[in-house]
Amino acid sequence: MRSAYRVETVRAAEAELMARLPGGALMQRAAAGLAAACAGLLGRVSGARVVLLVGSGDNGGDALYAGARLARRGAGVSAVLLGSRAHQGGLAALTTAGGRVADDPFAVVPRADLVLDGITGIGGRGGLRPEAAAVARAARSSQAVVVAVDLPSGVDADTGRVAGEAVRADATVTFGTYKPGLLIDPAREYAGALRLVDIGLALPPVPDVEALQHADVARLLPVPAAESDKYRRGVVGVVAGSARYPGAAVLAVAGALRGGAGAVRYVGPAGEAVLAHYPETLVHGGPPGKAGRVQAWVIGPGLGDTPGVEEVLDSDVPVLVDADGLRPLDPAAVRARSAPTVLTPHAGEAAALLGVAREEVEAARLDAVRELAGRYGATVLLKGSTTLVAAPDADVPVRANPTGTPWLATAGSGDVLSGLAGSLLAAGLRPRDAASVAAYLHGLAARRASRSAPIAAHDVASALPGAWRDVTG
Ligand SMILES: NC(=O)C1=CN([C@@H]2O[C@H](COP(=O)(O)OP(=O)(O)OC[C@H]3O[C@@H](n4cnc5c(N)ncnc54)[C@H](OP(=O)(O)O)[C@@H]3O)[C@@H](O)[C@H]2O)[C@@H](O)CC1
Ligand SMILES: [K+]
Repeated sequence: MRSAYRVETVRAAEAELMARLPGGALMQRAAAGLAAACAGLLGRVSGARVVLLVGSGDNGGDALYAGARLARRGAGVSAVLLGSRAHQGGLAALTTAGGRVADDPFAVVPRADLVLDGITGIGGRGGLRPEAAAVARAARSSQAVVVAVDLPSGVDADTGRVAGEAVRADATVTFGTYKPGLLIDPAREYAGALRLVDIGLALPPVPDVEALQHADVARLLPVPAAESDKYRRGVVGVVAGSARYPGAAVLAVAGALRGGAGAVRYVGPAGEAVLAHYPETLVHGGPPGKAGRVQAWVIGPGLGDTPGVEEVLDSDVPVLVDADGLRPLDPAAVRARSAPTVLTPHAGEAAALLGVAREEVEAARLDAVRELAGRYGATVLLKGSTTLVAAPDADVPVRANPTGTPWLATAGSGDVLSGLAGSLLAAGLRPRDAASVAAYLHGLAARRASRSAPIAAHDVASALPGAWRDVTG
């Protein structure tokens, strides 16, 4: 599990540790880890051209000390000073090691092998200032590997917001713990590959944000026991599709069949289309209440105006509401339920539920998902390139999904996801686990199916068993 803590918590842990260590020890730990990561990326340090972008604070100090270490190993290191001041100890260490201060950033950055971004870290506010922004752009358009120190400068550590310009890094070396912004878009995509350097911070047991990894997902996946039959493995009911959108029903069932439930019960007008693709589905043409027992419901994909949401919400089993099912959703009705509810909006649907503009949700995804989960008393999965899952209880960490790919932005892929998550719910996973495990497998399946080429939603569904094996294998 990757854990991320807000700046306030990081600062408190830093102060507590600094009080017990000699002055400067933490920065030396950070710089040593940073220099080692840069050496790894460079391959050969001796003779390499390294440019440090140095801001006013300790983030610049880290870059300067790391630069000094690389200079001692034979790299040619230049520092571009972009702040109102520069870390004096770091500057002295760099010059003593043979590094120099560059007068003209645009003379050194285009020729660099590696650019180290130490403009701002957790003390940065807002996007880059104009001078820093111009240098960051030059770094991006050069051939250099761009490595961010702690965070890409210009991104918000706590929320993942990017207000203005920010450094686009190939890799980010972060200290002590991940920060929420490193796991959440839009900031996440500025960070590149993440590397964590342990500097000995003692952090509280519960993080603010976390990201599952293969081993976590493997532990959560349902495994049928020898005595399991299809009913004991769970039956998921899917209320989806309409005369106009029969395909949504087929795709939701496709996801549900790969999610670990023992059987999928389809309820709605697209039974023929569903059976043509998946003869193993139990099809029911009447209302959900008459369809027979299920352990979880999925309602919404391609539903159009077909009624049924209220009836399904009246049931005493977990319910996942997606797409068209989200439109008529009343917070009081959801909060009054006796069993858990999972909502799976994309940014537009989340904006409609919150009564704000879509852009507002996209810029502040963490706030939006928490607000929705609190308002509805539900687990909320907010779709996006880093899908977020929030529990109704604000003290429970939000999960950020690390496996997403832009190729998943294709019609019908959300239908597969809701079927999959509903199936995991029926198989007994807790709502937050079902939603975050589904997002993880769905992203992985898309990557498997795509391998950098366009894919259709049914390709994602077909790749789910392979993704499952990747995780458990
Ligand atoms: N926590 C830990 O455990 C450890 C932390 N460590 C390191 O310390 C870092 C935090 O250092 P920090 O507190 O000095 O803040 P930091 O991010 O360097 O910048 C603050 C200064 O930048 C400026 N500035 C602000 N906004 C700006 C903008 N948009 N664009 C341009 N400039 C901007 C502003 O100064 P101004 O120029 O306004 O005078 C402000 O004062 C942390 O990220 C990690 O790298 C490690 O060494 C060891 C362990
Ligand atoms: K930085």
